[in-house]
Amino acid sequence: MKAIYLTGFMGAGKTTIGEALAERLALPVRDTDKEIERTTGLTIKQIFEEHGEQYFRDLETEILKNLPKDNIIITTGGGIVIRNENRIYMKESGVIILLHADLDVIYDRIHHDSNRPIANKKSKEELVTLYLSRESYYEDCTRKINTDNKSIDDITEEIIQSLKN
Ligand SMILES: Nc1ncnc2c1ncn2[C@@H]1O[C@H](COP(=O)(O)OP(=O)(O)O)[C@@H](O)[C@H]1O
Ligand SMILES: O=C(O)C1=C[C@@H](OP(=O)(O)O)[C@@H](O)[C@H](O)C1
Ligand SMILES: [Mg+2]
Repeated sequence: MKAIYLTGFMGAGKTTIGEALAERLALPVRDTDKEIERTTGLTIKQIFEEHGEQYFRDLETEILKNLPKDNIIITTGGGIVIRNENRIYMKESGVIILLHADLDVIYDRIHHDSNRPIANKKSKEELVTLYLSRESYYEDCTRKINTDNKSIDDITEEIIQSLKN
C-alpha cells in the first residue's frame, strides 16, 4: 500500500487524526513537524525564531522525501503544500487526503498556540487571508474530508471508507 498523506490547514486535525487512523489500520505514522523537532532538537517555535521560515521549509522538504513511501501514514505540516515540489512528490508517492475544517473552529484551536508561529497572534481576518492564499494548492489532493462537527472516530472511519473507493 502506498503512503497516505494527511494535509490541510493548521488545526484541521492532521496530527490527531493521523494517529487514530494509524491505530485503526495498524500502520506506522510519522508527522513531518515531529520529525523536524526530533532531528533538530528544537521546537517549531525555536526553528522559526532562530533560523527563519526558509530554513524550516527546506527541512520540511528534506524530511518529507526521506520518509518511507509504503505502508505508512504521514501527517504533514499545513504549509507543506506551498512548495510545488512537495505536492508533486506526495502525489507521485501516495494518496493525499485533505482535512477541511471551518476557519472559526481552526482559529479557536490555534491562535493561542505559540508553537504554531505562522498562526500565533494573527487575527481571524489575517488567518482567513493566509488560508485563501493557500487554497488552490490543496487542489492536488486525492480526497477531501470535511471534519466539521465530526468526532475523531467518525473522521477516521470516513477516511477508511473513502480509501476503498
Ligand atoms: N475532530 C475533532 N474534534 C475535536 N477536536 C479536534 C478534532 N480534530 C482535532 N482536534 C483538536 O484540534 C487541535 C489541533 O489538532 P492537530 O491534530 O494538532 O491539527 P493539525 O495537525 O492539523 O494542525 C488539537 O487540540 C486536537 O485535539
Ligand atoms: O501552515 C504552516 O505553515 C505550518 C503548520 C504547522 O503544522 P500544523 O498544520 O500541524 O499546525 C507547522 O508545520 C508550522 O508551524 C507551519
Ligand atoms: Mg500537526
